Amino acid sequence: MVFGQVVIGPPGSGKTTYCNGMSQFLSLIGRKVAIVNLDPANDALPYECAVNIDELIKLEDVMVDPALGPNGGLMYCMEYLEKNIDWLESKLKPLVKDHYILFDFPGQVELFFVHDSSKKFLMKLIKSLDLRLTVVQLIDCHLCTNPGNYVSALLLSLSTMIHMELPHVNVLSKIDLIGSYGKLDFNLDFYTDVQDLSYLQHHLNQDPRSAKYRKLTSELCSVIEDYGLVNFTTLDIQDKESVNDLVKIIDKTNGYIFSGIDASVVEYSKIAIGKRDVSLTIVFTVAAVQEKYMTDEEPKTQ
Ligand SMILES: Nc1nc2c(ncn2[C@@H]2O[C@H](COP(=O)(O)OP(=O)(O)OP(=O)(O)O)[C@@H](O)[C@H]2O)c(=O)[nH]1
Repeated sequence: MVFGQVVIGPPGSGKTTYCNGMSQFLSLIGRKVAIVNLDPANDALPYECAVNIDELIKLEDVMVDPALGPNGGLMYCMEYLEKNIDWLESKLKPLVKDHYILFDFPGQVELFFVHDSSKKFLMKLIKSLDLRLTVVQLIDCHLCTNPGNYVSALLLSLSTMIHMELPHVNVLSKIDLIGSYGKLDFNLDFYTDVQDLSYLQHHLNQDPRSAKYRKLTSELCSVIEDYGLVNFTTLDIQDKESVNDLVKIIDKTNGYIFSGIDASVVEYSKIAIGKRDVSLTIVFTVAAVQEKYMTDEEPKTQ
């Protein structure tokens, strides 16, 4: 069994920085990490990657022949990779013996809730290489500052979860910046827990531009609530504790903590099983994050 993460999220949400930071953290606690860059538009990589899609296909080439734009080009690259999945499989085979794999994907979100190629080739790899993967979807916490954007982020997360059919963790990234965006309408746990979206309605109603879509937004919120699948954890990639908390959650979702993997004693004590239950960890973390990054906020009522 081989464990790893599929790192996705809209452009600029922090995927490449995440892969870099996460691999450094995991290496520090004793895991051998291999990063697989599947974003053909990633030209200046901050990390050393074990496999790079660039060796198979280049975005600039498909933008010349068959003359596609950047979005169409990325779709083409993913389809090309799906057709040539043997290439990736052969590159991964020597790594899966003892590595933890991080897949860095492109930021085109339609690749993960409309387009089929990424899902299909991941499923093939999961079967052929016995992978245990968790999708880590990064969402820039800036989207919490506007109720309409937040609802879009929720819909994106839900559609991706349903489409990908893999263990999934949604992350509000760059949480260290949350205090710089001004006052949020609610406490941070409102955005992470996604419990009662009816409170958003009032704030959506304040904006005359959204008046026309009031009923639609309300129905969409009901769909999100009825599924009851979406919630978020938070991440500041430069903060060791923050990455540590996220690793605990991911390890539980992809089964790393339940496996008989030869984790070192140090790693086991640091990461695998903490005293707190993971759900409690999330509650403590959100409260701590609110205190750390939103200190000058007055407490709010929902
Ligand atoms: N403050 C802060 N900045 C971050 C964090 N994570 C990423 N960033 C910054 O966000 C910007 C975008 O990060 P990237 O890692 O390039 O994002 P990406 O999702 O890979 O972007 P694309 O490749 O365009 O899809 C960079 O300037 C990062 O330094 C974080 O946790 N905190």
